[in-house]
Formats: sequence, structure tokens, C-alpha cells
Amino acid sequence: MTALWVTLALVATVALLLRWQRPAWYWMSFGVLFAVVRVLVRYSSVMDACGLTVPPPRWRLALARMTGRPVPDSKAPRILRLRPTRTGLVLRVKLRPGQDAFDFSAASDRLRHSFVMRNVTTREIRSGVVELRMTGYDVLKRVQMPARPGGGVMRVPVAMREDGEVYYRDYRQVPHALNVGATQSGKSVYQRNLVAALAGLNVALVGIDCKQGVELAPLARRFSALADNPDNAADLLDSLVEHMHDVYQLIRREQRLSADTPDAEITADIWDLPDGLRPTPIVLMVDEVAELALFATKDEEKRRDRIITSLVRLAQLGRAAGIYLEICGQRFGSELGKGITMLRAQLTGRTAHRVNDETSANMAFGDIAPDAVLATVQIPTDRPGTAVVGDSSGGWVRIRTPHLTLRRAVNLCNAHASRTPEIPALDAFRPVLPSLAKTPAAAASTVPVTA
Ligand SMILES: Nc1ncnc2c1ncn2[C@@H]1O[C@H](COP(=O)(O)OP(=O)(O)OP(=O)(O)O)[C@@H](O)[C@H]1O
Repeated sequence: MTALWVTLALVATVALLLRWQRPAWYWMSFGVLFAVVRVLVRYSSVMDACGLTVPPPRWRLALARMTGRPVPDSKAPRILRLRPTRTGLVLRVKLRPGQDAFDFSAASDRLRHSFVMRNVTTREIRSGVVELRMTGYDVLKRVQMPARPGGGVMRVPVAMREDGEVYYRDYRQVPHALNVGATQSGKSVYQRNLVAALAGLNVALVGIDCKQGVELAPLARRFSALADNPDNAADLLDSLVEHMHDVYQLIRREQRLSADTPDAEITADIWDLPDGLRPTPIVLMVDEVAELALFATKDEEKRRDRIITSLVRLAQLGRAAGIYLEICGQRFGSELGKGITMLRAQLTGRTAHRVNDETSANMAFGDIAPDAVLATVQIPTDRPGTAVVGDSSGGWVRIRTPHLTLRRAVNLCNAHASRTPEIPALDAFRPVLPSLAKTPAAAASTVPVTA
């Protein structure tokens, strides 16, 4: 008997320790079982308390009255499926007549504490069927991405969402994005995660890093072109615009060829081109965009206008040519001068890390997802890497990136260096790696790269 008590005490201690120190492990070992039992046992009473039941039909009430039987209870939505996941539970229910998905999203906070879960989000997956995604612990406290997060063509895993799902950056769905945040909020780590995820794909990475290349130069082995000051950046962007026009010419040529063949697909963008003809898609990463928009002299002002015009052109026309923009900065508003709001309107993907004021949050979401502004302002200082992402559909979600060190990102880029494609139009901006530098002077004039 004593042995049993000792074992139980030991198990309870281990469970408490895990819950405190390793919530993900606690969830997988103990939490999931307790949560399943809790949800199943409390389901009817919780639905009733949250106002998610429907009264019995009148004919049943009348029948009960006539026959003197007890009045039938209100009915909760029928459980279709309860599935445990590595971060929580997914409960799928069939709505009763008269219920709608909005009832569930309005009750998500009540459901959260009634089922003792960390977070509950709801969505209607098809007419009359609602899915409740519940997380069992704070998945953003210590981000652990799944071992095989999946992905697809131009769709890469970047962070963990607060509902326990992986957040993917999908360039074909949302071609251009803006990433804002105060200093030390985690923008560079977000960008690093993007680079690391893209490194293994058939894609050309092009970087503009006006912090003298401090963020992107170490990853240069996987970059096809890199600019580390506004002068270089202006030339690089001009060349990229030229490359875009060449790709359009190629698409037009293919369209002319297929126009006379009745059954042939008409090419509208690079993804419709045959594999052998398709130019490599390009992701342009711009770090600290405000540096490109600032000027002190007349010449610098001309250069600034050239840069912003090229960026607007790429944002307006780049998608079909397979050029995608990822623009990063502390603020991105009209104070940066003409052309900025026009550019911002084209950057439909928005990510906002912690900001210092509501105006900065408005720069990210004011025009597309006003609800996300409050969520952005509330990001705590002690959680770098936490961000709110939204798009032009008005939806938004909290995410946090895994803490990818620069060392690991460099190793990943080096491991995939052989995948770095050559883009002839951008040849002049190819980062010269130490092994290729011929003289110390030549090496000094190029962006240094860590091995
Ligand atoms: N997801 C994360 N988890 C834990 N720590 C993080 C995460 N993201 C960033 N950090 C830490 O926060 C600090 C700031 O990160 P980062 O350099 O990415 O911020 P930033 O917004 O780019 O800052 P700046 O604009 O000053 O360059 C770093 O010390 C980094 O290690």
C-alpha cells in the first residue's frame, strides 16, 4: 500500500514539475488525457452554461405535457469528433437548427475557462459544422515547431500560431508583405526564420540590408544578390525591375505561341510556364526600409525617389513575374515621404511585432484589420518574437517565431549554398564570398560572409 502511495506521489511530482518547466511534455504525457475526460464529462453542462444549447421542439414539449413525462432537456450540438493534437484538442460539432457559427466565436472565452484550456478559437468548416481548436498550454511561451512542419511551393513554415497551428508564409497567396516592429521586438529573427525556411527551396533570395549587411550578409551564401547601402540598393532595384520586364517578355512570347492552339493553357504568370522555361522565383528581403527613404541632400532625394518608385513597380507588377517582397522596418507610414502609402497598399501581408505606440500599430493594420491594432499594442516586452499577422481579408492571429540563432541560420544557408541560383540580371550584386575574393582589397570591398 505504501509503495502505491509513493508511486502516486512520485507521478504527481513529475507531472507538476513538467507542467511548470516543460508544458509541451506535460501536455503529451498527462494533460491530453485529463483534458479529453474533462471535455467529455462537462460537455453538456458547459454548452448549457454558455448558451449553446437549443430547447426541445414544441411537439416534444406538448407530448411530454400530455403524457405527464418529465420535460425534455435542451440539446447541445452533437459531437462529431474530438481529436487530440500535440498542443491541444480539436472538437468538431454539428450545429442544431437555429444555431450559427457566430454563437460559438462569441462564446470562445467562456468555453476557454469552462474547459480549463489556454485558448479556444472557432471556425465554421462547412455549413452547420463548427470546429473548436483548443490549446492546452501557452504554446507561444517556448515555441517548439513540429519536426516536419510541411509546406509547399513558395509556402514556408515560419512561426507558431497561438491556436497551436503552424503559421506559414504563403507567397503565392499573399505575394508581398510588410513586417514592422520596435527595435528589439524580433523582426530580424522573423526574417531569419523566413530565410532559413526558404533556403531549401528552389528560390532566389535577394537582400537589401542598409545596416551595412549586419543581418543578411552572414547568410550570403544562400543569397543571389545583396546590397548593403542605399546606392547599391537603388542599382539593384533597377536591375530587378529590368529582370521583371524580361520575364514579362517571356510570358508574352509563350502566350503568342499558345494563342493559336485551341486547347493550350494561356500563360498568365510564371507558374503557368513549362518547368524548363520557368524563371526562378525571387524573394526580395528589405531590412530597415526607412534607411532607403531618408535623405539629406538633393542627390540623396533623387536616389530615394528612384528606390521607392522601383519598389512600387515591383509590388504592383512583380507577382506574375515571380518576384515577391518582404519589407521590414520599425515604422512604415506617410512620414517616410511620397510613394510610401502607395507601396504599403500593395503589401497585403502584414506582420507587426511589439510597437512603441498605437500609431505604429495603425501603420500595419489601420487600413486592413483594425481589430489587430489593439492586439499589437498589447504584445508584452518580455516576449520578443511575438507578432500579430493579418492580411487584407481582415483576419488576424498572434504568432511567435522559434528562437533561431544567427549561427544556426548561417549553418542552414551554408548547407543549402549549392541551391543558390544565378540571376544574370543581378550578376553585379552577387555577394563575393571569401573563397572567391582575389585580393584583400577586393575582399574588403565586398560584403563579408561568415563560413
Ligand atoms: N522568437 C524569439 N524568441 C526568443 N527571443 C527572441 C525571439 N525573437 C527575437 N528574440 C530576441 O530578441 C532580441 C531582439 O531580436 P531582433 O534582433 O530580431 O529584434 P529587431 O526587432 O530586429 O531589433 P532591431 O530593430 O534593433 O534590429 C534578440 O536578443 C533576440 O535573441
